[in-house]
Amino acid sequence: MTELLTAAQMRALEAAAIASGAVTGLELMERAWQGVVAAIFEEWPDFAVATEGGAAPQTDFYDAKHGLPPRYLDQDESSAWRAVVLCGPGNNGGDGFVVARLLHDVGWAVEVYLYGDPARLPQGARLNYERWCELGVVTPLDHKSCEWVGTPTLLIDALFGTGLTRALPDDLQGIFRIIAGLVTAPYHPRYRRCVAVDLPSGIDADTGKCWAADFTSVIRADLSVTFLTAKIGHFLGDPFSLGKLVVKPLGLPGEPFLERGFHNEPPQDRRVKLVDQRLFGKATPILRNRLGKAISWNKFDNGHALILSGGIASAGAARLAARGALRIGAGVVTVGCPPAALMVQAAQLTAVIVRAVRDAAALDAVLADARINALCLGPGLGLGAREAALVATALARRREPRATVLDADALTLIARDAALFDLLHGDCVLTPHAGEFARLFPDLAAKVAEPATKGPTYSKVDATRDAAKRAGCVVLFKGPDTVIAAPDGRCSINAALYDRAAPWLATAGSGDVLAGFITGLLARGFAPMDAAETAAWLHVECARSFGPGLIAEDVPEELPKVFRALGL
Ligand SMILES: NC(=O)C1=CN([C@@H]2O[C@H](COP(=O)(O)OP(=O)(O)OC[C@H]3O[C@@H](n4cnc5c(N)ncnc54)[C@H](O)[C@@H]3O)[C@@H](O)[C@H]2O)[C@@H](O)CC1
Ligand SMILES: [K+]
Repeated sequence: MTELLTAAQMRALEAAAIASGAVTGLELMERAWQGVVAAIFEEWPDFAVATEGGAAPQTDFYDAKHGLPPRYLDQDESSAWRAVVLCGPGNNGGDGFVVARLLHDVGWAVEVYLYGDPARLPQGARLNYERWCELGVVTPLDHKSCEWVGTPTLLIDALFGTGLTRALPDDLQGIFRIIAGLVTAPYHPRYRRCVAVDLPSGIDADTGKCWAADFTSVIRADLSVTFLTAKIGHFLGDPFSLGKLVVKPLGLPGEPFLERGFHNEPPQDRRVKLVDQRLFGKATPILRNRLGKAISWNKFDNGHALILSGGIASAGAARLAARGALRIGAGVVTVGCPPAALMVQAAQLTAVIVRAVRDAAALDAVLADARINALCLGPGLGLGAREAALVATALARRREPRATVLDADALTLIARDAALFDLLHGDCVLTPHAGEFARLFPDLAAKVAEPATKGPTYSKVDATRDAAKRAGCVVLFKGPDTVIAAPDGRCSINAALYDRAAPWLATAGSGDVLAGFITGLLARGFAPMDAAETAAWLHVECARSFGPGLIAEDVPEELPKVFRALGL
């Protein structure tokens, strides 16, 4: 898995690299802008040849004395393309000045605006500001000048990056809103592109929260180019503001540390990983083998999962979970249902065993079979006294704790009853969506929802970590940015975003399949955190592999294809 960094971790790595003498701050800035420009030209190859028939830059028309706008050329008027670079008061702005220089060198008409006092720019940024001043003017960015930004072919947002740590002042929010409105106006849709250096200004790199009043004040990017590795905030909040995310290397010594972990490892509870295909890479042969190969030819050695079903009307949810558990490799799957639903389930299920589980006493008797090593309660279960007693019985057997997934109705039941919540143990996995999370952990959900007004802000990552500690088990907080945390502080994000976006996965019953996937992996002997991460990743892969039109039933059926593609 890939490490995601906080702004402080990024700064520490940068400082360590500079202190080691391997690289200077200026070199880092140069590598950053090279990365930005390379990403722009890779994304829009036409932009690299703006010199053809291009006209001279028009930035020297800015009349600072009289406060007149720079006269710019539009592609309607000339073949020279117009770029506007918005620079801020820190090193993000420093990156902007150099990007401006390079675009100028390849023939763009470039205008540069600066928010802040040039005399107070940090050293590297100041140097690059001065270099730009040899080529063109810098217009102070204020309420008046921001109107002149217009609708450039290319807008570079280099106002704030990882250094934004407090709410934007009102004047700046107003400026942002005006520019965001201008660049989203429906002119020149073919060519108007916005590129964010590191991340769109206004978004907190650690939490994805917005330091402006709301995300409408953020200048939405078509492309965000970050360095070394993505930051946590790239995957939380409103990722749609970021457009496409591209990560460019900085050439730091030992940069591959990101695959192995840090040299000076920060404590577990400060690290966040992105769940990715490396789960199945060379580094984790055990995981790969466990998924790909049967542990033994005896089906019971591959685990026996018991999924508890609700009554006739809601019995389908447990079937979806059962199908997921079976496809992901549990040796045996049983659906336990109320006697009244027995015929319905038996008529629908073939490879899955069906048993009547009338009440808690019946469940207790079923659980005497020690081969049943993973349970799933929640999908379509119901919210009555019988169901609450089933949850209590499943959780209470702590002398022989079974890996247990609690989803949907089971989450509502434990949210209602503190005594049930107290029964949670370390072999449980909770899989709440936002509404269920708010029922279970209302205080944590309220903190996540708080707008960013003063730092440090509190994110979905923080909330999931705190929830896992409180519950004493793994919590998987669903969404396009699914966060998974363990009570010991381990935390990862499974993102269905950017090139992994699969919005069609938001379909009725897909959560039931996910619960089944986790249960199946637990039955196969995966530890709860591994099971949650692997299941979440495969769930998205199935959706991507199937494509639009997907319904929940398709998700487990796509698994064999996904496994084959992974070479399992
Ligand atoms: N850390 C690294 O390794 C690298 C950083 N680089 C660039 O440097 C950026 C980080 O630079 P900085 O740490 O200077 O941070 P930024 O450039 O993001 O912003 C810091 C500046 O913004 C001001 N500021 C913060 N919050 C504000 C608010 N609410 N209203 C008004 N002003 C506010 C600060 O006083 C400071 O002047 C990265 O995003 C990236 O673009 C790259 O050049 C290369 C490598
Ligand atoms: K930015």
